[in-house]
Amino acid sequence: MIKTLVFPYKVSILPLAKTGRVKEVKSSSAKMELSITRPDDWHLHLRDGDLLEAVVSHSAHHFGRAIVMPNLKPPITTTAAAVAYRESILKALPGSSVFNPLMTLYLTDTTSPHEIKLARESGVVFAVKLYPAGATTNSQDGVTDLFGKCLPVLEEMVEHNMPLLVHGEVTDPEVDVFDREKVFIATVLQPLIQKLPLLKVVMEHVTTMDAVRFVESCNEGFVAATVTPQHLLLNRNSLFQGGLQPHNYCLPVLKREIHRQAIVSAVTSGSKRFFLGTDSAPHERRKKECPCGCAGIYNAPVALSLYTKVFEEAGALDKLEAFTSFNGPDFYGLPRNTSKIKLNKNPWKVPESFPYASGNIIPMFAGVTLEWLPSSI
Ligand SMILES: NC(=O)N[C@@H](CC(=O)O)C(=O)O
Ligand SMILES: [Zn+2]
Ligand SMILES: [Zn+2]
Repeated sequence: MIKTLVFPYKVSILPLAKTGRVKEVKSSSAKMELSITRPDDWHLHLRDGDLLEAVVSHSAHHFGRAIVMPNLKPPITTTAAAVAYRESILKALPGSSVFNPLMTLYLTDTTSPHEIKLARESGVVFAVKLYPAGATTNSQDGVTDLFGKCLPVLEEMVEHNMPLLVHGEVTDPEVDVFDREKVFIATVLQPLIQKLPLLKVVMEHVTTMDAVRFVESCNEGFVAATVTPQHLLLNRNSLFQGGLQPHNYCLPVLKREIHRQAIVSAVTSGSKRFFLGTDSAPHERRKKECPCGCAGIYNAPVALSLYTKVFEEAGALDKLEAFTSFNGPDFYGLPRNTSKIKLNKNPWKVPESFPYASGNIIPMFAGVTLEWLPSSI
């Protein structure tokens, strides 16, 4: 699954002699260290209860901030609920952590424009999330008719410069599951942007060439996309390699290789429209390995290592920092982080699982050896 990396790269890599800090690596590969501005995660599921406690430090170790998804049970539909959820995240963090959770509201058919005003005034809510009802995990309370029910709210969001984050798939069972993103763009996103050209929209976790092209065709600064490690590294074969692979199942589902390649080209081109959003989505092992397994890949512990691998393999390590640390805050109108992290070429084995009070969480690439090891400076 993991390819051997090719050297050398033409970018700002600090050689061992210059830094004196690079650890030994087993292979004959060059010893390398990167130093980049601390990244943020612009799409993260932290859950609640003991699952929250089990996962939050994996993100907080390396990321400065994260856009926290609101698809809890019940969903975070009000500013008051978002404020309370933020408190529980802060409580679950290790004492020394400065991780800053950026909260979101879950859009429903009955969200009021006033709620958007409250969200903006709170100073802790940074976006509103659109889940088409039935599209993904915990989306049953999502929107059934965006144009029929939500226009006043969307207009209020324009007033407050509040981004709409979109799970971009139609839910019509007649539409092939691999085409749902493409059909969503044509039937929802394109008309939405025509109607409200000043609405900021993030197309979350893009999975197709169609999404890449669409985002590139829109006004920079108004439409952007997050990209996950799995959609950069895996194609739909990974769902069936040697048997059914539930830990590679997420939504939108992995697509053909040509789509993966289009996404890699887009992010490694240096475009400002694409930024890091892991969509790390933990589920307890038995909810993945069962007759009707949940969608979601837990990648928080491996995400930075994997993004670095993608940029390295594309010969584009010089574009990594903009993707991980600049494009996101620039789009959201937030300051970039000032601290740094290191990425060392220092092979490490991904744990097979993370046990916690209610069971186990299996991370993406469990048991696989990865090359890049992130650490705080
Ligand atoms: N991506 C997923 O497959 N699952 C996410 C929901 C989502 O982001 O669509 C989850 O909350 O588990
Ligand atoms: Zn989603
Ligand atoms: Zn998600």
